[in-house]
Amino acid sequence: MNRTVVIFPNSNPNITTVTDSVYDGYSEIELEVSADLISFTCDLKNPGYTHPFCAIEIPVNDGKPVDLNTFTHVNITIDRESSVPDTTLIYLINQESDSTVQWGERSNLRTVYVDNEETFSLPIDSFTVPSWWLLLNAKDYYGGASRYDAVTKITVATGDANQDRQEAISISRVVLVGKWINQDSLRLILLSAWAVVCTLHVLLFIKIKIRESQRIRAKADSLSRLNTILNIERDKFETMAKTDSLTNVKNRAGLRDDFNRCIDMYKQSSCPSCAILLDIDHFKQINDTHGHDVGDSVLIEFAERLQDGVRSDDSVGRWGGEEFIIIASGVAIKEATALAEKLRTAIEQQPFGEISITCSFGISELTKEGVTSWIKRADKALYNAKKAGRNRVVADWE
Ligand SMILES: Nc1nc2c(ncn2[C@@H]2O[C@H](COP(=O)(O)OP(=O)(O)OP(=O)(O)O)[C@@H](O)[C@H]2O)c(=O)[nH]1
Repeated sequence: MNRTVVIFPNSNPNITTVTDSVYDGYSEIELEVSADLISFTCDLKNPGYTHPFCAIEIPVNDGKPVDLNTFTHVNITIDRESSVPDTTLIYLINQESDSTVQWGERSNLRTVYVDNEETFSLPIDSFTVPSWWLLLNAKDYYGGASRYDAVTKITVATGDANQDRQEAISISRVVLVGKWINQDSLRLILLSAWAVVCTLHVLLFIKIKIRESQRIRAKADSLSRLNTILNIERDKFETMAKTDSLTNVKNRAGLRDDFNRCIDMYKQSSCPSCAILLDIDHFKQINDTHGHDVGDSVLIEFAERLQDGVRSDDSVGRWGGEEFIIIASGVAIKEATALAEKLRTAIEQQPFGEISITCSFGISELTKEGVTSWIKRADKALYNAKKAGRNRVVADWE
């Protein structure tokens, strides 16, 4: 944002004059200041001072120092009349804290060539310290750098031509043009703002990422919980699908793995296994005499007794109706027959409540045939046991 400070016209300009009389010269100046024009005539006399001159000093801020670093240009509208062509000198006079500096001031000079009335827009940084000032103040190159941090006045002076002459200079407008803040401050502010924005951006990014990862973690946790529930449910359904709902022993589907294990064992090491099919004798009579529910209870207890009567390696399953199967893995037909005989005796000797039952058994040992043929032979043996009068064990010794 630009701003302008009008130095002249000014209600109280308080302009002063200087001539080479300070160096014992003879030049004379006459100043006239109106509401809208500063004009001075100078009678420059040579010989006298080696560089005769006249100058006027326009205070910038009632003589109080102003930091012109926040300004970019001095605009000055100036006219000059003289019989001798010459430059006009414009100084920004900066107040110095260094007491060794002559008059406690630093001169920053910009030379202009004024022909007719003209407005010059002079960049502040085009004002440089002249060599005579360096000479007077014995400054090294760096100490003689331009400074505009405490400008108290703008001086307009005649040029360097060493000739007797009359010069009339008039100034109608002096304005300082600048920014509300200087370039360095603006750069610093923008840089700071940029750093703040970047930091906020990074913080926001981190926050979003943390939220995102929390959301993903929560989702993963909930999926994992759901997965666990589904696995439990699946296991439950799998068990249900492989279990007889009445007796709680395996059904045909549940026995499939046991059959396959026996076949694998046989293929790998000729390890024997036996299928023992057993059927409760005259079970229809139990239903007919005691009712279907009692029949169910007998089936349940019957299955439990079978389960208790076999080894943990053996599998008990319900083959259908009142027919059950024991898969005795790693057991040859002789031992399987002994097992069946033991079970048969136990069933015969221990009534189910008031109900005494007997059971017929058919046994076959696995050979290189498949499951169907293996079970078929056990079924045939069972049939033979029934046919031979029931309550007996018949083994297929093929
Ligand atoms: N209570 C009950 N009875 C069943 C169930 N499944 C089959 N049964 C009955 O079991 C009986 C089987 O009768 P049959 O096939 O004639 O055989 P059986 O009476 O045992 O005669 P044999 O096997 O020849 O000794 C039928 O009456 C069926 O209704 C069941 O889940 N519960």
